[in-house]
Amino acid sequence: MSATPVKVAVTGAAGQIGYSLLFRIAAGDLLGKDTPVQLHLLEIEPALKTLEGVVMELDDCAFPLLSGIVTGADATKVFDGVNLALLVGARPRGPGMERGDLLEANGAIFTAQGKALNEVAADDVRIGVTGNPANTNALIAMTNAPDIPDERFSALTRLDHNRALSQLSAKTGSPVTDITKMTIWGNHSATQYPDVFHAEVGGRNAAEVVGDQAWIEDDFIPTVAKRGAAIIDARGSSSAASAASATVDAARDWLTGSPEGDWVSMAVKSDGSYDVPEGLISSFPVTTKDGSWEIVQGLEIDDFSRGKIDASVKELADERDTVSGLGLI
Ligand SMILES: NC(=O)c1ccc[n+]([C@@H]2O[C@H](COP(=O)([O-])OP(=O)(O)OC[C@H]3O[C@@H](n4cnc5c(N)ncnc54)[C@H](O)[C@@H]3O)[C@@H](O)[C@H]2O)c1
Ligand SMILES: O=C(O)C[C@H](O)C(=O)O
Repeated sequence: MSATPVKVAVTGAAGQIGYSLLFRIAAGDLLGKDTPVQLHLLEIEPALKTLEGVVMELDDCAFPLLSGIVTGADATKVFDGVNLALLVGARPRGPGMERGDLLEANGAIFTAQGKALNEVAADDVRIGVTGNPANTNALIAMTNAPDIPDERFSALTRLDHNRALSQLSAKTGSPVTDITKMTIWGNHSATQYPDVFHAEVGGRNAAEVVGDQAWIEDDFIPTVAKRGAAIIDARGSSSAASAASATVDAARDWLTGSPEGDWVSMAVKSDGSYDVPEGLISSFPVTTKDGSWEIVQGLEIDDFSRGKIDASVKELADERDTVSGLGLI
């Protein structure tokens, strides 16, 4: 076991996602079974008592890898020296709300947290944003942390990626492990574009294996894109265990590497690839290695895919303009 624990910050630690995420991290699902971890848990003052209860439960698990827990409501204290920050805490979407409604409420949170990370995080910090609207929250945090390299920020579209794998698996009868090269493009919202045209099932082109354009357009894409709303409708609150699981998957692959011959979906700062305007935090197919990512290049984008990507990217540009108008970036 390596001697120095990795310091992992989780915000919104007393929330629904936190309740699943913290236990996965402490069990070694993110950093592996040889790496001790110190949890740095940020909450707002009124939730600190609940957080105390969660910490009691973490203690009661006697996790061998959990070397310490820091809690508090002051981001500059809680983020001190953290190597990984998972920004989950935000006001979640309720029934009937769109992500745009959350921009203003959550923008202030990510401005303050970006500034705090800039001031006190470790030099090697990586920041993953799960709290919605995730892409634009990541843009806000990144803009407010000028000393942290921009490529250290990403927003979560791994849940959408996993949802797409699962839907395609059910349609084709192939296990998820046979499905590779899935891509989520654009925003973590209903405009996102889950792309099966570059995906493979057992090494064969997924769209050809499915052979059913109507299913792709009328079933697969809307089911994946609107899954968050369907879960809110069914459960009365937004996805939590699956969101935590995707947060673990995304951070683990970022730090340890995407599988050979495959890629993952991550929302990262665009360098203009695939005509996504530079600077937007948009989801792309990426390969990862040792805490770095690279956008997969050279995929052919047909007119159908182009239209879908452009629509989601337009929404991201509108969100950016809104938060810019609010003075958040
Ligand atoms: N990207 C994704 O795939 C994805 C999936 C599911 C949920 N989400 C989003 O994740 C976020 C959290 O969801 P949840 O179900 O855990 O919500 P929740 O309401 O159960 O928990 C959120 C927690 O954040 C805390 N919080 C609020 N402001 C904070 C601040 N400034 N600093 C620290 N903590 C703060 C709250 O006190 C609360 O405990 C929401 O924005 C939700 O929409 C994203
Ligand atoms: O859709 C939501 O608001 C919740 C979350 O982002 C999800 O995708 O489940």
